Amino acid sequence: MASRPKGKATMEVGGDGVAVITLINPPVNSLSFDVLENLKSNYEEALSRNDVKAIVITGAKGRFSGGFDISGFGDIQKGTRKAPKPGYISIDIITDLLEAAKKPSVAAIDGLALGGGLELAMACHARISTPGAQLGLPELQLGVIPGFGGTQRLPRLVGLTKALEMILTSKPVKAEQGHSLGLVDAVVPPAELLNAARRWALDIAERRKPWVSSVLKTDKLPPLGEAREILKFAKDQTRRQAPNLKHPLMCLEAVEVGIVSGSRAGLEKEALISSQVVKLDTTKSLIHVFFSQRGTTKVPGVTDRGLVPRKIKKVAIIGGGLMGSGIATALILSNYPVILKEVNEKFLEAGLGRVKANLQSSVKKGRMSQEKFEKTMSLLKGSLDYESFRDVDMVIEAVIENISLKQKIFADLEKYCPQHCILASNTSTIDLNKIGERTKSQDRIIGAHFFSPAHVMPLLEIVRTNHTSAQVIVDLLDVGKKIKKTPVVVGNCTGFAVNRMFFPYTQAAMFLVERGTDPYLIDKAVSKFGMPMGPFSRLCDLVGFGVAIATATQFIENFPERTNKSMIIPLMQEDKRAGEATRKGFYLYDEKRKAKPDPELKKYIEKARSVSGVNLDPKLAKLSEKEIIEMTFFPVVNEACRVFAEGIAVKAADLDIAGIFGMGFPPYRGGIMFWADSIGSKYIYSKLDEWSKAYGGFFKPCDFLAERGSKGAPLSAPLEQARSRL
Ligand SMILES: C[C@H](O)CC(=O)SCCNC(=O)CCNC(=O)[C@H](O)C(C)(C)COP(=O)(O)OP(=O)(O)OC[C@H]1O[C@@H](n2cnc3c(N)ncnc32)[C@H](O)[C@@H]1OP(=O)(O)O
Repeated sequence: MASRPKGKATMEVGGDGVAVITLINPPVNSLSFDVLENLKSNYEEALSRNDVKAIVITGAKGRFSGGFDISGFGDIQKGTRKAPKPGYISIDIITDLLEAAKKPSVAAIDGLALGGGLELAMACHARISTPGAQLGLPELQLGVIPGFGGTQRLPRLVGLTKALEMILTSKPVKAEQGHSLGLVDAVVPPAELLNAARRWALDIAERRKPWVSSVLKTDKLPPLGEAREILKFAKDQTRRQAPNLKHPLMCLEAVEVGIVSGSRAGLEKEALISSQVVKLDTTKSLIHVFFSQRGTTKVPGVTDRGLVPRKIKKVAIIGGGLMGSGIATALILSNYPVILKEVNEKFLEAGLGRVKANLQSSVKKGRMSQEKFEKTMSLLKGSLDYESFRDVDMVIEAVIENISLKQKIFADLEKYCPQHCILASNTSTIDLNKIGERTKSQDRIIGAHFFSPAHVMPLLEIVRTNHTSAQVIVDLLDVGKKIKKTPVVVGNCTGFAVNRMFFPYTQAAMFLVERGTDPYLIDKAVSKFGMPMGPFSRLCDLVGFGVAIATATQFIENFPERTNKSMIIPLMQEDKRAGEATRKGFYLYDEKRKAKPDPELKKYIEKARSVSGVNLDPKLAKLSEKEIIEMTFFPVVNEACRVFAEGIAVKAADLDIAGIFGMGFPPYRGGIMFWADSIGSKYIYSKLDEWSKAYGGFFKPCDFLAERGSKGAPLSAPLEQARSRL
């Protein structure tokens, strides 16, 4: 049976002689193979009809196009669809049929023209856009390259430097900027878009406006020598910034061929490279991340019940420390009025000051106007009591990790907040059932775990207990979306998903260092692997040893059989070395926060070794970078398997997203479970088993990993039985 077509393109010919082709594939009018085939046949018809003088291409429902249908790449990767011959779409359809046509075309752009959408528009002979439209080539973010002619047409329309900036950063430009760059020919209000485009198309046909084929333009290109310099600079920068990725350099190669040998050769090179990049592992990973990120808001039994998020008009935050002030910043930046409560004037002043400083830093960097700063700050009020909590819709508690203090706060909240108010805690480790023990409000208690700095880090871990109502989860998912976070809904346990998965990462690093591995080599290997900073050394220094010890205590209490008790941090703490804040931790820091290794560190490691009665292990002292990665990340995989098997996460892909957005796991490795499956469960199981026999329980593979590993089954496959705790 033939599968249902994915979207279509329709054509309507007006009395003015303009054929309007509309791309229809909700929600973003992505260019599926079906849409593209329809576009081709409509175009051929328009060219053959005598009553058609010119063509306008537009998108249905206020969105031009979000680009090529990304699931099409997945189909090609899985082999469920044969890839079209290189150049079939970009050269045969877009260049030779559309751009080289004897009738002119104009793109009428509303909403967005991204990726293949913008590339299609650039092949038209003019582009008219509405003011709110976003135009960009974000392909590199997905692991592919602009493959519908974008590597050739964008430099010819906006100049090489700007084109490279847009392609390499994946950032779109707004219509007005597009206009001043030469990407857009006119900006008109949405109600006038279609008529303006029709008129423009007729004007071209009747030679009142220029008939421009972007691919043939050369006036914006720099002289060859200069172009080579610009490209060399871009390549060097790319190699430095993305050493583990091949596709950005391949993309630059396509741009370069077009400049050196002409756009036809460039299009051919682009087509060839496009067919090659789809097969890269990094591309498979990045596409997995794209869909998994959007999948986190689909929670079975919660988001499929037709519940509508309630409007959150006012939020209160308890605690103006680093976390509380960061959360307040994130909320006011998205126009939520916020009350910040502290215990005394001094702390309140400090908390409000932190929010102010967060915003001022954006003003200083030119990312926020003074007017916007003042308007945003006016949404924030301070408070020393609960009186102003009587009309809040949500409270987020963000005080120190002390169970009895949190229990008291939640009991007070129940007295002062309205019945419907969501009672959230930003705890990173403590069991939410314990926090709400002294209340009768279990159904509205939820975890809203932000990551530091809360106004910057993209993840919001939403923790639900067995009692949290679906409505409250839907409400918090909505707030998460409004404050531009990626929310992941997880179940309740010590450390939840992110901290629980990544605790073994620092633990493994400590384990290795105590037995002789060079800590700086571990940091180097892990950074090369793609983490934003080395595991324990840089990470521990940044969060501070106080937090590291508090977190470790929670884990030691709850998972004693698999925690490695190292004395390195406590010994340093005794000597008032507590991380970056004290300018001494695993590294030494200068006044500009630049880190350098500290020869004195050896002293603490040796002392820790003797206090713990651990011996130097010659094998561990000589680990290769590959072995370091395996010994630090396989324990993370092991814990992720436990989290998955216990139903703390609904799907393995949620753990991938949690690790990427919460811990900075490299997205081009697809997330922890995706990466593990790319290595194979059998190998990971055999390694952990070997190490657990040699070094003890910390490495012992869990039952889930043992079961799947013994069969070589993928770790991310859904659980056979619905054992979800959620
Ligand atoms: C050959 C070419 O050069 C190659 C390409 O064109 S590759 C594609 C380039 N385009 C892109 O990278 C754009 C990707 N999309 C986006 O950035 C955002 O979706 C957007 C800015 C278009 C819209 O954002 P937003 O309104 O927040 O909606 P968002 O939740 O992201 O997407 C809505 C739905 O559209 C889907 N979608 C968005 N763009 C898509 C695309 N290009 N292909 C397939 N599906 C897409 C999403 O998966 C989501 O599906 P779901 O509802 O089933 O989860």
